[in-house]
Amino acid sequence: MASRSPIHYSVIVPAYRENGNIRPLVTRIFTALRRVDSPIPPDQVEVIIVDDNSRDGSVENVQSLQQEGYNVRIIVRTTERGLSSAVVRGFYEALGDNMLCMDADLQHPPEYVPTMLAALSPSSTFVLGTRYAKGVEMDKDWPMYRRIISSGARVLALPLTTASDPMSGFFGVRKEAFLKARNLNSQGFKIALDLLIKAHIPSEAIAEVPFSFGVRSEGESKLTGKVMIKYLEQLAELYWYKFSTLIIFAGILFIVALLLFARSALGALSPASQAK
Ligand SMILES: Nc1nc2c(ncn2[C@@H]2O[C@H](COP(=O)(O)OP(=O)(O)O[C@H]3O[C@H](CO)[C@@H](O)[C@H](O)[C@@H]3O)[C@@H](O)[C@H]2O)c(=O)[nH]1
Ligand SMILES: [Mg+2]
Repeated sequence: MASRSPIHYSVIVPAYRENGNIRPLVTRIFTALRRVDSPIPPDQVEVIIVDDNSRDGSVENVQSLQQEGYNVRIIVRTTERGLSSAVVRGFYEALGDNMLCMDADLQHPPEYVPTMLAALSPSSTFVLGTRYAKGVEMDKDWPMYRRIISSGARVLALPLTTASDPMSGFFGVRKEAFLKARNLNSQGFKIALDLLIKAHIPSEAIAEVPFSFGVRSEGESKLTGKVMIKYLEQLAELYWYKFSTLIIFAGILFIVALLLFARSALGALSPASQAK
């Protein structure tokens, strides 16, 4: 039996009811990697689908892709659910030191996978696919309310990171950087933002790759109001994580100022001062 090349690159795909998208996703990733100008050897890449028990034929679909020679596997979780926690699980399972996360629904173009993976290095430990750059655009089918929510979410995260699109679900991280992060919040959708802060990724270690956010071709978005509330909770936690010293210091200053003010106000009202 021919021995396989060691895997240096892992592409993690969180997926829930994405059966219709899995085949085009996997075949397009490997077609891009097999192009003559691809900087990444295709036989060093694995794709890991992390599925939350969709029971929609995804498992059988992955099995037939495996039989065709594609290095893809599927992890089916039965006791846990959620996008971010699926990504974290995939990162722990990854064989490669260079790990990329992308959606299953083809909104993240598979043709960018070689460029994204090649952007990772020991000095560039994080790569971010950004929708906020010249010449790229959002999903044309996104309704106005989704654009407003996305822009608002991004503005709220601005004090936390210098990255231009921390809301992006198309990002990569080196394994050694990922393993530095403690207490990741894997409740919501925004795991890239959590990693940027909690793995202490310095600005100069973030490579950005502009891409146009595509249109979902199959299935439905899983973004709900509950996911948005979880994002606000995650933001509050990250603000506390990053600025707690500053917040406590400002709080103490405020209390001291209040006490001084109260003392001088009371002094002004006392009988001694009124007798003068
Ligand atoms: N395993 C698993 N996967 C999930 C779950 N919920 C969503 N996913 C998968 O996560 C990916 C993104 O989910 P969508 O439902 O397509 O999200 P979206 O609304 O299009 O959000 C996109 O835009 C955001 C930026 O504004 C991104 O942050 C997000 O990752 C995604 O790209 C898809 O592959 C979807 O199957 C879940 O509970 N479990
Ligand atoms: Mg989507």
